[in-house]
Amino acid sequence: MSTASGERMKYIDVAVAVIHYQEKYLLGYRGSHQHQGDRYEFVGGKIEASEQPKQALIREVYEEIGLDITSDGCINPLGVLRHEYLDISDTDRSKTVCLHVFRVQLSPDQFAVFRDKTQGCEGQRLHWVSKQRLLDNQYVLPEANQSILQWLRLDDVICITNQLSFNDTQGLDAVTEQSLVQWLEYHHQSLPQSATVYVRLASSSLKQQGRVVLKLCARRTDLNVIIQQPLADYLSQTNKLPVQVIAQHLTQAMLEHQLQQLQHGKNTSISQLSLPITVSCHSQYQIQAVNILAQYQLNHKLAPVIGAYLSPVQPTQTHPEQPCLGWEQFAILAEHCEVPVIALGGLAPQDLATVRRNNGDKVAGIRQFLTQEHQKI
Ligand SMILES: Nc1nc2c([nH]c(=O)n2[C@H]2C[C@H](O)[C@@H](COP(=O)(O)OP(=O)(O)OP(=O)(O)O)O2)c(=O)[nH]1
Repeated sequence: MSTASGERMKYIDVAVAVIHYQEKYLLGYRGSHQHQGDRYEFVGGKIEASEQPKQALIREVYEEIGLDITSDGCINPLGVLRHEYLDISDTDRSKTVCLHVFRVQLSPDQFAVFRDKTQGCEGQRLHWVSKQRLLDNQYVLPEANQSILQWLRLDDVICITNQLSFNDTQGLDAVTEQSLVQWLEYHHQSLPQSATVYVRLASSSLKQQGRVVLKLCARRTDLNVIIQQPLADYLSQTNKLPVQVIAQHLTQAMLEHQLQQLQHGKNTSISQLSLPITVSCHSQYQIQAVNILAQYQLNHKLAPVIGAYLSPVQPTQTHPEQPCLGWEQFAILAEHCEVPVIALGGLAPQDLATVRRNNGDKVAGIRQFLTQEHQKI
């Protein structure tokens, strides 16, 4: 995983392994003499000059817990975080770290060997903790790790709704009212229990879009909902933002607009809403834009970017003629993205393992995701 802007030399590069088996995560404990000591940590350590981040990850995991992660299981990049620690008194460069974070998903055999380990190779304490308690901040981690927890909050599988067309000139007339009822009924029936769902609506007035989202959230209180950024802003300003809304989404055009703002020395025009951000991207250029935006948000302690949809991976039934990335190109692009990549386009929930083998972290889609039979992975 490379960093965004050739600034790598300024940072202490660190490889970080988010090791887990299903919903159990492995934490170490930092000695009191260490920087950010007396805190839990993910297994990891400094990257040597001759190493690539993934090589360092493999070495550190082996040195610290004696586990060879090349043999089995699965490693995929989650993202890159640059963080300036202000807790070091001298002014040398060592206070600014660049964490290269990977997900290391253990196989059942690996977990069977490690599940009862309470001590690492260097005598450090080890703890298997539940994802729920980890995300509830029950374990005090180094400051920079807050972003990692935000990334892990987003589900592995994301459903996207069918489009609902509006008639903007006439408002919700009889015909569109009927299609609204059908759209609601269909999604009410077909969205899996507790699904994370990106509610994607054709452009129309925010009032109309808001009405749809409010109706869906009222019927399905179990959902975790992602909506577009202007709509999140609108609902927040009118004090109607449903509690189920967990993230605000930027389309490719919105992302490029934000990049232009930053390139002209302006601030982003994303609202001050603290809702985490997801973005759509399709190219190397847009991935760079995601990286710049993500780091800007981090530096300014604004809403974090927690995922980038990269599409289309495979041909889709609705647009079979549209050129798609294919796995090889997807893997190359995803490797350069500094937030977790969500694969989209012609995929099914069952493709998650393939996504992870190709540097992505999550999977999203419409057709094969909207079915009651679909089980959460
Ligand atoms: N290992 C680890 N380091 C982290 C995490 N989060 C975080 O901000 N860091 C920071 C703390 C340190 O400044 C730096 C890692 O340095 P380290 O001291 O653990 O590296 P190392 O194992 O190579 O140690 P050493 O031989 O230099 O003592 O990264 C994390 O989750 N795990």
